[in-house]
Amino acid sequence: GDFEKTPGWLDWYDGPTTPTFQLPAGAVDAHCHVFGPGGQFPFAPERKYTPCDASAAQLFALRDHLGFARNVIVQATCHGADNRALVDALNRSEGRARGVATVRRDVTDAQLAELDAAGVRGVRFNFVKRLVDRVPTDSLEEIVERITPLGWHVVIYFEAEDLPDLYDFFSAIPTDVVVDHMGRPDVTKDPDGPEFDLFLRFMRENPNVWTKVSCPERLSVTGPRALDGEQHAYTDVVPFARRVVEQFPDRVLWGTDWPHPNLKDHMPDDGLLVDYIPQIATTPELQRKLLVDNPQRLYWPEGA
Ligand SMILES: O=C(O)/C=C(\C=C(/O)C(=O)O)C(=O)O
Repeated sequence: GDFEKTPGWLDWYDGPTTPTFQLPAGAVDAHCHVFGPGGQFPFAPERKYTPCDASAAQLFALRDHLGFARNVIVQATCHGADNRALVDALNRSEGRARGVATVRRDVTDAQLAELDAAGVRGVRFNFVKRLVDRVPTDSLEEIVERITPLGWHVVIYFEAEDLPDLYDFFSAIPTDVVVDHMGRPDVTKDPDGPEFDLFLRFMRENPNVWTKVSCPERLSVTGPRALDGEQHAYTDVVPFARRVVEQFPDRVLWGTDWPHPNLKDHMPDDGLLVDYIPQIATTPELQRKLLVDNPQRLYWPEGA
C-alpha cells in the first residue's frame, strides 16, 4: 500500500558530489539501509516512522558513485523484524553486500539459516526509545544464544545516557559487538571528559567491541559547516571520532548511513560525507584499516 511519509521527512540527497577523497580499493560502506519500496516490502506496523522508498538499486548506484566496493546493509527499524527488503537487496548485490538483521526470540532455525545463506552476519539490538519499544533483556540473551553458533555478531544502537545502565549487559555478550555511531556521544561535552571516557573504557575493557565512527551529521551541534564555511566539517564531532580511530584502529568501521533516516535539520551530500573521513582517519594506514581491513575481517572473513 502507499505509505504516508512521517511529516517533515527529509529524503536522501539526490545528486551527491563526487568525493575529493579517493577511497582505497575494496572500501566498504559498513552502515547503510534499504527502505521498501513500500509497495513491494511493506513497512512494519510497529514502526515509529514511515520513510521514503530507498531501493537496493539506488544504494548500489551510490556505492559505485562514491567509489565503495561493498556494503553492509543494516535492517532499519521501519521494517521491524521483517527482513525481506534486506534479503532482497543482499540477493541483488552479487556477493558485494552482507547484512545485519532484526530477529525476535521466536525466530526459527530455518529462518536463521535462510538469513545466513543470503549473507546476514549479525543481528541488531536497538535501545533508542524514539525508534523501538524496549525488548526485555532475557529475549536478547536468548537471541544471542541462537546466533552464536552461526558465528554472527551483535550490532547495538544506544544513546550515551543509557550506557551506564546497559554496560554490564553489553560486556557480557560473548560474540563480537559493534556499536553504532560511537553510542551517540554528547559532543557538547569534553572529549577527554568522564562521559566519553565511559565509552572508551567500554572499548578498552572489551576487546570484542568495535564501533562505527559514522553519522557526524546526527551528532553535531555546530552543524555541517566549519567556521571557514567548509561543508560537512562537523568540527565538534571530529575530536571524538579521531580519538576512537587512533585508540582502536583495528576495531573501527565507517558507513554513509544512506538513506539517512530521521534527520531533521539538513540532509548531507554523501559525497561530502566521504570527504569528512580524512579528518577522523588522518593517515592512509588508518584509512585502510577503517575502510578495508576491519570490515573485511568482520564481514568477509573467508577472504575477498
Ligand atoms: O540509521 C541510523 O543508524 C540511525 C537511525 C535510525 C535507524 O538506525 C533505524 O531506524 O534503524 C536514527 O537515529 O533514527
